[in-house]
Amino acid sequence: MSFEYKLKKNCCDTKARVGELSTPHGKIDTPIFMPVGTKATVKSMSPEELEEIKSQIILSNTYHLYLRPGHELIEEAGGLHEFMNWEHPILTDSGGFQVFSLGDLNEITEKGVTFQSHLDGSKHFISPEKSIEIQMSLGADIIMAFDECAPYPAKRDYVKNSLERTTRWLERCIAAHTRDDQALFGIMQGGMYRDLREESAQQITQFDLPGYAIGGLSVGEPKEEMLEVLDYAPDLLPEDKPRYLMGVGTPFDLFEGVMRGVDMFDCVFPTRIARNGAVFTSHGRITIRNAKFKKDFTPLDHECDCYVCNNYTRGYIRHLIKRNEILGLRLTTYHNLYFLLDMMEKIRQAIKEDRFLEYRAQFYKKYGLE
Ligand SMILES: CC#C[C@H]1NC(N)=Nc2cc3[nH]c(NC)nc3cc21
Ligand SMILES: [Zn+2]
Repeated sequence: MSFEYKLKKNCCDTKARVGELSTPHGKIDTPIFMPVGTKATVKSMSPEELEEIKSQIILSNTYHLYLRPGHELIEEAGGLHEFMNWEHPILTDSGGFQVFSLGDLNEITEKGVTFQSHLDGSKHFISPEKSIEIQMSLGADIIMAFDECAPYPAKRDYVKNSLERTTRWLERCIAAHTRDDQALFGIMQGGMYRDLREESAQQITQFDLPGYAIGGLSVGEPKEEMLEVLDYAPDLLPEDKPRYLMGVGTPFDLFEGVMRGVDMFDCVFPTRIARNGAVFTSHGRITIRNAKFKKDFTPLDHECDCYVCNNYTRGYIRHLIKRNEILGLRLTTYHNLYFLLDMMEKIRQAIKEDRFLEYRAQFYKKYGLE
């Protein structure tokens, strides 16, 4: 199995840690943020631009690629790396969450889930085995178990039954997974219930897997509830394996997740808000459409060293976004991803130098988070 996670260093008196995850398509420095490329593209970014901003791994979605263009077509193209010309690591989500959040659910049984496509209403059935079959066809380096995703909020009994089915489905995923050049991660469920989180972690870690994810967060719960779960959930997972917090997050979420021992993150937020002209800067988020930027011929972020900030101004990008010019969303997307990836590099450096808390305090003060 060409997977190895090396925990390199904890930081001072926090749970923040740096590590290195080696995969068949290259090494990943953790903690890491994964740009989301749901339909085999990080919207508006070329692979070369993703390399330029030092993106080490991207995420794609089984649900979307299964519906269109179909995993068989992508397999015929040589797999997802070949199809999208991305030669670095890829992680695919299993479709569990997307079927529950996007698809029109018809039936959930022990066998699997029957749903109607959000694209054309066509009927589909996905089981743990089917999800693994699709992910093996796509050929990502890290694949996710097919989990049963309880809605938020959900009653305790529902969450308990859901986590227990997720564990039974995990066992079926493991049995169906025959590619040894892929790492299968299990997903912890349990909602906002500490005892159910402990039960889920105890069940999924019975299986010796290359990594484990924390599912069921960033599903509409208040920030405080997410942090409450994160105060204990990462520690329920093995220290010597990567811990992946699914669907998170913003600069604040990333700092708080790292501080609680999380190693991997993904989120559509940075790229989604970019397309609407919301931009990260060292001094907080700005909405570039705002009239005050009309004649502002300075960079998006005065402290950013990215290609966009070195070559374009707020006034020009505001003009592009207001006119729905494609270059506008390309520039805001490029900058937002650079901002987050650069922030994660600075976090890794701060952990190595035992000054994570100081860097966090300094970032929060400037960003307006304190
Ligand atoms: C319940 C559950 C669960 C998790 N299960 C799988 N397979 N993927 C996820 C993706 C997520 N994205 C967000 N927020 C944007 N929360 C997520 C949670 C999951
Ligand atoms: Zn920039």
